[in-house]
Amino acid sequence: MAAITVDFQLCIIFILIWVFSLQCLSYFFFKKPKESHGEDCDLPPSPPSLPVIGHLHLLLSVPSHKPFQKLSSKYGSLLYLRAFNIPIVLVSSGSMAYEVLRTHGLNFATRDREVPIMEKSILFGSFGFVSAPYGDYWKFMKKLLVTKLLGPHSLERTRLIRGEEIKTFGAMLFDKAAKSEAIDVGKEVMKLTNNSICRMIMGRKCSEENGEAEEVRDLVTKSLSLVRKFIIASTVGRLLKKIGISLFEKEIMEVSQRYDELLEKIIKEHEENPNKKEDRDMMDVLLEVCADENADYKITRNQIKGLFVELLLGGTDTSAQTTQWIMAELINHPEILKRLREEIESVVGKTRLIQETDLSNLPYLQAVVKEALRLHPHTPVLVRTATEGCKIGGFYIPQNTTMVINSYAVMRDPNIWEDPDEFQPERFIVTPSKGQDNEKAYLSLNYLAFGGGRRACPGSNLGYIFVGVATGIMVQCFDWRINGEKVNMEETGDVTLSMAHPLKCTPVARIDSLASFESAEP
Ligand code: HEM
Repeated sequence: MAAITVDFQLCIIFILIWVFSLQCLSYFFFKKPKESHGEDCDLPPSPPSLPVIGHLHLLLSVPSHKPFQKLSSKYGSLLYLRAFNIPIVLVSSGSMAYEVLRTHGLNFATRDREVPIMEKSILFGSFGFVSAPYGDYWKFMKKLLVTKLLGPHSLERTRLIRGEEIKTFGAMLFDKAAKSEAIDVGKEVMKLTNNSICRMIMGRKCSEENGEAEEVRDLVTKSLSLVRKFIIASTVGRLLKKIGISLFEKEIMEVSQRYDELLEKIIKEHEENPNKKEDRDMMDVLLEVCADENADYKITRNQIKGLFVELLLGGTDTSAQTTQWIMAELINHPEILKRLREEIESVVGKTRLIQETDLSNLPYLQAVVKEALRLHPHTPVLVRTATEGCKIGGFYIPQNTTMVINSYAVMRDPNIWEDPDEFQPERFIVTPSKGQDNEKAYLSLNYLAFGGGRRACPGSNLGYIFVGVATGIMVQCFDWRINGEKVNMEETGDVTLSMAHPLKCTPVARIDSLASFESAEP
């Protein structure tokens, strides 16, 4: 049957009709999970549910982290939910997260066991690393990422690239300050991270002149806006596909095609001019691995493309949104901004621009970044699947259960964090007396801004660099003016958390220009 592509609103109506008509038949479609596995433990406690659909109505709220947080504060930190008879377990405490991500880490090392619905797509398809099940391909790529692509040696090799990009960012801020023009912080930091990652991956800047940089930014924005549709397609869409209806396939495949053309061009350029020297970029490294007959795993061209799309998505928006939240918190807390500026001036001085090698000497800046990520994690819920049935918190978790770990709730748990909703970077300043407590908090996985266990973020060091340096320069060189008294901190987003009212503020230069710094730089 020919695939039919439907419009989003029509689709929602269709889904509702579909859901209701399924109600009566659902018991025949889905196997009922066992109430216990025969030993002495039961399923986790469950909030009241509706007949047939179970907890589906509780699972549909978007963004979900706050409704989930309410649910767990009322019913407990390990909850058994079901959509029809599909089992889902909601995890909302650091200790339970520890059991899932560490104690039983291997059993929960896969996000989703299903093959992605748009298998052949470069975006969200089956070539990706993020959606790959735990297995040979994932293990091979993970090793490559942490050793060669995002490891300390690679970050050192690409430091100058990021240094140049941060200067361009600084120059733009001085220009805006001279014209008294407001900037959209998220958008400008996105340009910075996007240009830096493109150069780290492809060895050259996507040029603003020929529209390539704009094309990459547009692709990233478009991809992020497709995430929700992809999730709908992956759940309800799976059933519809069986009768020939493909949700959002056309839209996703169009973006995939654009990525494919761009990346094919870059790969060909690299194949024609291979670089074996020390300054080779990520594409050179991957093509080398791809050509290596003795490599443990033979990666394909599409897997290279899939990985780069994920690095672009994983590395740009995360850091841009985080920097935006940090600046919003700093503007709302001038005393913290003042303390941070004093630290930067005492360590970096007043004659040169902050750079990434300064970050390790700026504990308060690090604390500001960690605290903003605690309150505003880019990915507020993490997902895993139980490969086998097991016991968590004394309860039985059936095989194939989807585990939803609410990192937002974990990082605002009042039993762990004092004044959990307050922005207090001091809590991350390690003092000899607090040192062990902080260590404990990390070890028990109460801090999940970069996820946890085997699938934790491999780009966290690079993320800290982007966010730390961008925040550093914005605090070191400028005061910030906003319309009104306070920044509105309302949240929005679906699977990611962003500001409902993107931060727009005007820089007021504290020094003459970037040039007065540059001459003093080492
Ligand atoms: C402030 C910046 C960043 C934040 C807050 C962040 C956060 C996260 C989170 C929460 C996860 C999911 C972890 C889990 O499921 O346990 C993740 C995964 C991932 N991140 Fe990041 N990230 C950031 C920067 C980066 C950067 C710069 C890159 C690379 C360029 C990157 C690449 C990835 C990849 C490839 C994964 C998937 C890991 C896997 O499936 O094994 N991230 N990130």
